[in-house]
Amino acid sequence: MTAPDQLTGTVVAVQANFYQVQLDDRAVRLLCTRRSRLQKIGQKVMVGDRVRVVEPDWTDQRGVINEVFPRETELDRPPVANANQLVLVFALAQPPLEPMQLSRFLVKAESTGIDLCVCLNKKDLVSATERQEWEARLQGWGYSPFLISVEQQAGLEALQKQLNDRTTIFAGPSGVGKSSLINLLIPQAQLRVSTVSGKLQRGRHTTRHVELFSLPNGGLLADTPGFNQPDLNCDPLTLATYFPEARERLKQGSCRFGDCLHRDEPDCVVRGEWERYPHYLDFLKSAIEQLEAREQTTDADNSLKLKIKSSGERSYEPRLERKKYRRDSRRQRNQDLQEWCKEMDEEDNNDL
Ligand SMILES: Nc1nc2c(ncn2[C@@H]2O[C@H](COP(=O)(O)OP(=O)(O)OP(=O)(O)O)[C@@H](O)[C@H]2O)c(=O)[nH]1
Ligand SMILES: [Zn+2]
Repeated sequence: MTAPDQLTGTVVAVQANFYQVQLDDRAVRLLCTRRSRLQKIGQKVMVGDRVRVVEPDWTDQRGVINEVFPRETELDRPPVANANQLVLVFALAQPPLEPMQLSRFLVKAESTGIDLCVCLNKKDLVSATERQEWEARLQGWGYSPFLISVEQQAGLEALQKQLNDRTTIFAGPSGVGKSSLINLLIPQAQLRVSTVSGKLQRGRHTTRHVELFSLPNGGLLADTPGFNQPDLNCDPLTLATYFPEARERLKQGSCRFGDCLHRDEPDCVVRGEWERYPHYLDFLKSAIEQLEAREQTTDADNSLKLKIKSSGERSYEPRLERKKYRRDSRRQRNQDLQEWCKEMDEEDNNDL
């Protein structure tokens, strides 16, 4: 038998100062408190945290967390530690699959730096030709989507395999079938499935209670609420790296200027005939606008050069002596996801 001081597990739910810990070696969950020493040193315990548990009380299924292991990733909203996969769930129909919206989600998800895959649900609602077209289209974007139908329980094996032994967060717009999918993958989860359209659909999102569900074959899964237009407030200079098509081009060659924004600069390897290039330009424009707006509210000694063209159009040029806009740190990317999730919270609240 494992010595009591060797008990390790994963926090799957947090409520006030109590933590549900799923133990690694036993099919047991202990309701734990945390050592006051951890509290004193300001050690937060999050859903997803890997922890050491001591003083197990097997009769009452209680324990005490006395150590939190270092996190590999940390998201603030949803507050989940150690997530290592994002699955974007979209529907092929009902609601219709909008390329621009999908692209927006993809870019936002890419900006977290966490592994990403795409799942297209409701394949029962479209023709085989339409399915193949979408599949090929997404492959052209650099993704290999899982095409499934929760309704017909079709195409799930490959997705299930992808979820094994990972900590996955599902995200996607409202009504695409995320809750239905989770209920199918984990019958004991029993999330509420929307049966009506409109505002009532968001009901279950009013309580922000994150829980990781254990998948039958190992791995953990969390859901995030639906939202429709994630805001892209990323760094204009790294935006291109969130497009696999552009990454591929930048692997093959390099632009003449290190700070190329891939718009109209000479000898640019990114600009070209790829399908989502117009999306790139569109997102770039809003990223620049947002950055300008942020900079104008901060100090005057900023890192931007505002350029006003003869047409009156304002454009942005970074001053490259500041490294700040050159690279996203993992922390920055995680903060992006936090903001993303905050937006969906606000959207939920607006809907109430
Ligand atoms: N035809 C069809 N309908 C589906 C399928 N999967 C889910 N649905 C239906 O789609 C609707 C929305 O499903 P939900 O599971 O509530 O969607 P959701 O993504 O969780 O939505 P939010 O809770 O708003 O985020 C429900 O009426 C489901 O029955 C599918 O594969 N095919
Ligand atoms: Zn370029």
